Amino acid sequence: MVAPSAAPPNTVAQSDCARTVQALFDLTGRVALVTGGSRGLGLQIAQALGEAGAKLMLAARKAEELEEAVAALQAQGIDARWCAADCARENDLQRLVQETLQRLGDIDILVNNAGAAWGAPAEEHPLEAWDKVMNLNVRGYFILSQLVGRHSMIPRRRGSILNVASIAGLGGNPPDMRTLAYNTSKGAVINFTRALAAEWGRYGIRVNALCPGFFPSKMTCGTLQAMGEPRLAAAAPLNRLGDDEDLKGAALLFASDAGKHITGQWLAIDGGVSAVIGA
Ligand SMILES: NC(=O)c1ccc[n+]([C@@H]2O[C@H](COP(=O)([O-])OP(=O)(O)OC[C@H]3O[C@@H](n4cnc5c(N)ncnc54)[C@H](O)[C@@H]3O)[C@@H](O)[C@H]2O)c1
Ligand SMILES: O=C(O)[C@H](O)[C@@H](O)[C@H](O)[C@H](O)CO
Repeated sequence: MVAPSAAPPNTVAQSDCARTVQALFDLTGRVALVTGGSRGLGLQIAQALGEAGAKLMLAARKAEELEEAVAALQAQGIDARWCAADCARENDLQRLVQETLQRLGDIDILVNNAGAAWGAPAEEHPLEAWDKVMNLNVRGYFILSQLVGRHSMIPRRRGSILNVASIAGLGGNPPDMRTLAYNTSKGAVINFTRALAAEWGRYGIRVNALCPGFFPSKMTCGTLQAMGEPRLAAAAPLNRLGDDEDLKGAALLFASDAGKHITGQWLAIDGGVSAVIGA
């Protein structure tokens, strides 16, 4: 006769995962640094993290836009500050990290979001524009991640880095968009995310990427005007563009303990554009 096996362990009770789902998504007491946080997608992500309880440092180049964004967040009761910095410049990024550490304390969440695009046919793409796009979108993400890793996350053996890539990093854009450097840079961000996750998992640091589809913003207003909303929306099975709350849930998942076993991943938030063969 076979002895009855022991009852299967109650995995929920035996692990340390006794927190409620609200507690897993809660960011109270965490510090988040968001680049390009003054408007658009960066501000949307900052707002999500702030609403979940994080203290925010927003960085961008223009003080007036930062002031306005911070005032709006503070009016919501969010603890938000700003620091003007050009995220393509190493000195500015060093100063940004120092200031964040001094004013808010150790950095738990880094959102690399400040980015630029350039439209030109590949055969005429100016080299200076190529360098500008790659310097901000790739080199800037690397420099800031390295600084935040060295000075805050690695010593504390914790942290979440969220890189804003794009579905433009999964392939080419429609030919009349002509954004070769941009697509190249966003492809690099996706693999930067995976490679850094592979290295820094040992330090308890998670690194993930968001791949938004088309969201109306200052960056995309020219394309939106040229191509028209119906045409852009038609590429998406959900038949619409992204709006000012569509990134919030995914950002919070990656940033919080709700995502504590997720690293090296990218998630498309694109209404399904990237799911369509030939899209
Ligand atoms: N809007 C979209 O459809 C879309 C889709 C996928 C990915 N993205 C990515 O989202 C990110 C934000 O873009 P957005 O659409 O919100 O554009 P946006 O132009 O509204 O915002 C860009 C932000 O980056 C800041 N910024 C630009 N250059 C900077 C620099 N050199 N140093 C510091 N800050 C700088 C701006 O001040 C602003 O806060 C970018 O990385 C972009 O590639 C956008
Ligand atoms: O990064 C961006 O600004 C957007 O994601 C676009 O470039 C999309 O790739 C395009 O909408 C695909 O049709």
